[in-house]
This record gives sequence, structure tokens and C-alpha cells, in this order.
Amino acid sequence: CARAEPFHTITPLLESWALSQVAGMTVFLKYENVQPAGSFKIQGIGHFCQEMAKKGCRHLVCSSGGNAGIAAAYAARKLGIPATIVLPEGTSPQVVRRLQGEGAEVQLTGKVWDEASLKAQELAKRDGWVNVPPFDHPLIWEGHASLVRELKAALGTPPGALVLAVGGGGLLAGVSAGLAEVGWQHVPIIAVETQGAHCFNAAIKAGRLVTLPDITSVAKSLGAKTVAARALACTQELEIISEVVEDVQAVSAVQQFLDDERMLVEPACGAALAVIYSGLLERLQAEGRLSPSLASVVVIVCGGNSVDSGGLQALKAQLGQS
Ligand SMILES: COC[C@H](NCc1c(COP(=O)(O)O)cnc(C)c1O)C(=O)O
Repeated sequence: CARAEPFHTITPLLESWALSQVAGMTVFLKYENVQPAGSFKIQGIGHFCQEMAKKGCRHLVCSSGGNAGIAAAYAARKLGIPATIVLPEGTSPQVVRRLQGEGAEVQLTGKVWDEASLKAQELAKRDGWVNVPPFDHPLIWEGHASLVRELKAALGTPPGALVLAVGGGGLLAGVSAGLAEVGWQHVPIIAVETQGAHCFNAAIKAGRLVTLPDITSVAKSLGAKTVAARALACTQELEIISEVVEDVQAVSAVQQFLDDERMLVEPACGAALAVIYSGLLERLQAEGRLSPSLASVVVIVCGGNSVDSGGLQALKAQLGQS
């Protein structure tokens, strides 16, 4: 049976002395990397799966870059429902191992998430099976919105800006819903992608949804070729500043964050942290796109399971970093 309380925990919101020094203002970090299932995903995915269980779902299937799949497998185990997770062939062994550890069946197919998604939709045609969308569904956004309620409870007053990473746009859509719910619509969102996984930025520039030819960024967890329509629609309702960082900046931010806060996160999360570490925040202020007198900024540390110390060293070598 479905449980009443949510599967996610209320994560710490901590002021980071190190990042505040770099930014020249107070930087609060929302540690979604310590959620069960290793990323913020469990907020929206957990909510979706609980709702589906209430409707009698008998088998969950999820296509994912990795983290949504782990969140779906975790929720399925908690709900006592079998799960099948479909991932791109290049998925890291540690993610496959973790999924199997959660008791899920793993299917590897296709080069990128979009191809795994087609296979999951095929499987979901079976009787009693439900496809868990990794980012493009109102229930996912409703679940992620609880993150903003937690920010309001912890901060009281609104931060000067919110920084988050964009893959398919589910986190952005959920945070946007949360901001509207708590009356913080005026808080600007800095929505960050890596070059080569920049489907949201491309859609904004084109004024319509755009499908990238391929995902060439190392931040594979941001690897959706087309952003959710809802995410693009949010740009009409809120102040959303879309920025694209290089893989080198995202990976360098992962290393700096590891040294500063002793936590290891994926390059997808490094993209958000790069807003601070690369000086992008100050550039936005200098360009007048952000108020020069921001009191504070919140960075959503989205986490991610597809990283370990060896993988980080390999990425740094691949990108020519010391
Ligand atoms: C292809 O992958 C989409 C999705 N990852 C999405 C993701 C994001 C971006 O969230 P989104 O914008 O997709 O809601 C940020 N940070 C991390 C650590 C993520 O894993 C997945 O795991 O299936």
C-alpha cells in the first residue's frame, strides 16, 4: 500500500563559508545530494510513484540518465512494487550496481536518454505497468515544489536568487511551481546547463522547443535532447536567467566543491556550482542582469550518483585539467 509520508527527507540548508568567500555574498547550499537515492529526484519521483501506487499500479518502469532511475527503484522498493529501469548503454557500472541493489531489473538500450525513453514507453504498454517520467510530468513538478516550501521554512525571507541545473527541465518546473506557491515569484532563477546538453538555452534562443542533434557534454545526467515544454513556459512567468557553462568549468567546480565542502557530486551538479566558482554570478551583476546588491543566493546541490573519485580523475584528465 502507498505510505502517507513522502520518501524524501528535509535536507540541510547550510551557509557555505567557502562559497560565500568566492561569491562575495552569502551563499546557502540546499544539500539535495544527501537525499535517499542520492539526488533531488526522489522529491518528484517519490511523489509520482506514491500517486501511481494509490491508483493500483503493479509495475513501475523508468527511463533515466541514472538518478531518476535510482529514485524510481528506491520508491518502488518502498512501495513493494517491481521496477524496470531503462538506461543508455554508456551508463556507469556504479549506477547499474545500485539499481540492482535496489532490486530493480535493468535494461541498457540506446546511446542517450531519449532512446531509453522510447523503450520505457513501449514496456509501459503492458497491463498494470506505469512509466515514470524523469522530468516531464505535473506530479514530478508537484513533488519537486516541496523543496521551495523547505527553503521558505528555513529562510523566512526570500534569497536574492536561486541557482539550479537543467537537464529535461523538471527541477526548474518544480521550483517555479514552488516559488509561485510561497509567493516568491520575484526571485530570479539562474538556470544552468553545460555546453552540449543545452536544450533549454537553445529553446529560449529559438523561441520554441529545439531538439539537440546529440548530447556531447560529459554531464550525462543533463542529457535530454529536448527540454520539457513546461520549462520553456516558465520563462513567461518568472525571471529565469539561462546560462551555459563549459564541461571544464563544471568539472572544476566538482573538484573545488569536494575540497571546500568535502562532498563529491556529479558534473551535472558542478554546472550549478560553477555559477559561483567561475565568477558567473558577479558577471551577471556587472551586466545588470542581477541586482548588484544581492544579499544572498541559494544553490541547489542536486547531487547525482554517477561519480566516484576515479571517475573525477578520469574526467579531469579527459578535459586536460591538472
Ligand atoms: C537525462 O537524465 C535526466 C535525469 N537527470 C536529471 C538531473 C538534473 C536535471 O534535472 P531535470 O532538469 O532533468 O529535472 C540535475 N542534476 C542531476 C544530478 C540530475 O540527475 C535522470 O537522471 O534521468
